[in-house]
This record gives sequence, structure tokens and C-alpha cells, in this order.
Amino acid sequence: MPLTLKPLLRLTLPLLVLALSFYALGKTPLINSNYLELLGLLPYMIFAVVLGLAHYFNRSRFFSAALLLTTAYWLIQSHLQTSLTELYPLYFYTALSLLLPLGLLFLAVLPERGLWNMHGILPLSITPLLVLMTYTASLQYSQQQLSDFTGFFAIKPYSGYVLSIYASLGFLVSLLLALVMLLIRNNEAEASFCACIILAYVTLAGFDQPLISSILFSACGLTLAIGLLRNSFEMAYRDDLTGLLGRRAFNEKIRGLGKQYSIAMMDVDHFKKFNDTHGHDVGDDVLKIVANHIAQVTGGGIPYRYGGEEFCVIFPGKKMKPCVPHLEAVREAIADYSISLRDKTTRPKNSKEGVTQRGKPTKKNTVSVTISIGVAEKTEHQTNPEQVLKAADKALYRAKQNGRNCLAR
Ligand SMILES: Nc1nc2c(ncn2[C@@H]2O[C@H](COP(=O)(O)OP(=O)(O)OP(=O)(O)O)[C@@H](O)[C@H]2O)c(=O)[nH]1
Repeated sequence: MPLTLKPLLRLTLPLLVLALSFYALGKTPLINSNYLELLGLLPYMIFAVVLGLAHYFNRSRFFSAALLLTTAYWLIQSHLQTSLTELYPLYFYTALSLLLPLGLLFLAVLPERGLWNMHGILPLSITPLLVLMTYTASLQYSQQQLSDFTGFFAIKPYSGYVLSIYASLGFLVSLLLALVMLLIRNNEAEASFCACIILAYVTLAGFDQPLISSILFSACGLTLAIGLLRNSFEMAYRDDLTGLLGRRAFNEKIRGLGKQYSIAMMDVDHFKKFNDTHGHDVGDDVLKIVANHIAQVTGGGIPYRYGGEEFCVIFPGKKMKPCVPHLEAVREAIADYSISLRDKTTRPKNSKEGVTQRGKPTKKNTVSVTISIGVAEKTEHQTNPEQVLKAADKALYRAKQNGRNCLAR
């Protein structure tokens, strides 16, 4: 699947939260002193909700991020509410500024493998590990050694900017790598972690500002909660194999269709034979390639995986005739696409050979598949979506009868 910048759109909501928190930061002088204590507790409350949700949805990285940020916030509240000219607060501040971006980056790089199993131990261990490292060092090293350590990170780019230049670079590198993970995985978790890295950076860089940690860590919690809910929504509505919207999303969409629409049903031809010949795993890869082509349908079509090797495209507000060229373009693109099979007999013996063979499929290991399409529109005789779907299914049957790799209406 080609790498696109589309995943960056996932940053829209987190950036909105970021903008709102900056706005709130400007309003802190207006906050009634009675509410200040509550504001100090707000991040804990939001992180508690995130921990509960992450436990419920079995998301280890969100759970671990909430744990890490709660601990960082607790450290700020309990150890860093004095002047940073004193040794121990400065030591904890320096350690936090170096370890927090690293911890968030670590979570952005790890794959999601569920919370309450042995794979969940790795992301969960990051917080106790960092706390242990920081405290052990503070107890073990002499005041002179701690002072040398903080002195090494004392170089600031300009006066009035609290964060050291090395920690700032650490945040920048962590953010860039987390962005790369977002582009590769196209997942809500990475978008949330990118936003948390930015928010943690702003908190530590503007540390002198009153209430900054309470407001920006609350924003971190909100970002994680939003990411978690969107992630769970996608799990419920998106098909895991192809990444297309699934049957549940299709059923909801057709309920809300308006006065005019068309529906196309698509089915991979002779797919049972394909599976029997090349195996189920290759069949899965082919379904992904077919779905990738269908996802690029033009003309305002919304693609879905209907189930098995069947796909659907809904054209809201469109009559059938103008949809046909868009569907034909998809059908032709799939038929023209050569799929390279990397089976045992043709697999290169080593990576060097693999590199030289890449992009040069031989006739022996190349296959192609075709799809048949049936399309129907809303008319005065078929007024509800179920009837239009049934008509599209009948048209698909006719396309199969007509020899496959064609469209019928
Ligand atoms: N690999 C793989 N195969 C699937 C998946 N879902 C359904 N199939 C297979 O798709 C095949 C569908 O076979 P049929 O419904 O008989 O249709 P067909 O062989 O494509 O024949 P026509 O539709 O008449 O061209 C079955 O063998 C299913 O096992 C899937 O997720 N992955």
C-alpha cells in the first residue's frame, strides 16, 4: 500500500485540543482561586477515565501512556513546585525532560498487542522502569555527581526558556519518529502520542508559567481519551483485513440515504479456485490489493467490504448512469494489475538476490484476478435501500452469467 500523508489528518482533533489548551492557558488569571485545587486534580481525573477506558478496550499503549503521564504529572506536582535552582528539583526536572519524550516514543513504536497478556508487560513496564531509574540515581549518586549531571543539561538556547537544548532536541527527534510511525501505521494511537509529545514539550519549556502543567496535562488526557474512543470506533466499523469500512458501517449508512443514490455490489471472480490453488494467505493478500483499488473509486463512491470476497460501493445523491465509468475504471484497474506471488519455489535465497529481483515479476510467479459488478439505483419501483441492494445483487448475478469481469445493471 503506498505511503500517503492522509494519516496526518488524524492530528486535526489533537491539534484542536492543543489550541484550546493554549487559549485556556491565556485565561488562567481569570480562574477563581476556589477552583485552583480542582484544576490541580483535573489531570488525575481525566487520566483515571483513560485508564478505565483503555482497560475496557484492552489497549495497552493507551493504558501505559496514561500511566506514564499521570506519574510525570505527580512528579511535577510533588517535587517540582519549588525553584529549579535547587539541586533535587532541577535533577528531577532534567530527568523528566529527557525520559518523558523517550517513553512516549517507545509507546508510539511498539505494536498494539492487548493489555492483559504477556505482551502487555513491555509497554506497562516503561513507567516503573523510568521511575526506578530516576529514584535510584538520585539516591545512589553524590550531590556533586547530580550537580555535574544537571550542569551538563544546563545549556539553554536563550534566556527565559527553561528547557535544555539537548532535551528540546530529544523532544523534536521523538516527535519526528512518532510522526513517521503515524504515517506508516495510520492509527489514532500514534496521533495521540504525537500530540502528547508536543504538549509535554510545551509544559516543560514554559515551566515557569503558573498552572501550565495542570492545563496541558489535562489536554494530554483528553487527547488520549479522544484517540482511544476513535480507535475503538474504527475497530467496530472498519474491516481488519482490508482497512475498508465494514458491514456494520454499510448497514448504518444505507439507513440514512436520501432521495437519490446508487449501490454497486462487487465480487471477486472464481475466488474459491484462487484460494484452492494459491492458499488462503495469498487469497488474503489479493483481497487487500482488490480493496486498495476499490478504495480509490472516484465519483463520490464510498467503498465497503460487504463480507468475504464481496465489496460494495454506495454513491449517495447519484443516479446509476454517471456511476458506471467510475466503477468500470476500478474493474479495469484490477484486471490490469499483475500480482507477484512470492511462494517458496520463487522466493529469493538471500536478501541480496531479493533486492535485485524486486520489481521484476517473472511470468511464472505473476497472477491477476478480475471482479464482476452489479449496480442498481433508487427508482419509484425500488424505493428502500434493501430493494436497491437486492437489485444490485441480481445485476451482479447477471454479470457472472455474462462471463464475469464485466458490469451489469
Ligand atoms: N482468503 C480468503 N478467502 C475468503 C475470505 N472470505 C471468503 N473467502 C473465500 O471466497 C470464496 C468464495 O467462493 P464462492 O462464493 O464459491 O465464489 P467464487 O469462487 O468467487 O465464484 P464466483 O463468485 O461464481 O466467481 C470461498 O472459497 C471463501 O472461502 C477471506 O477473508 N480470505
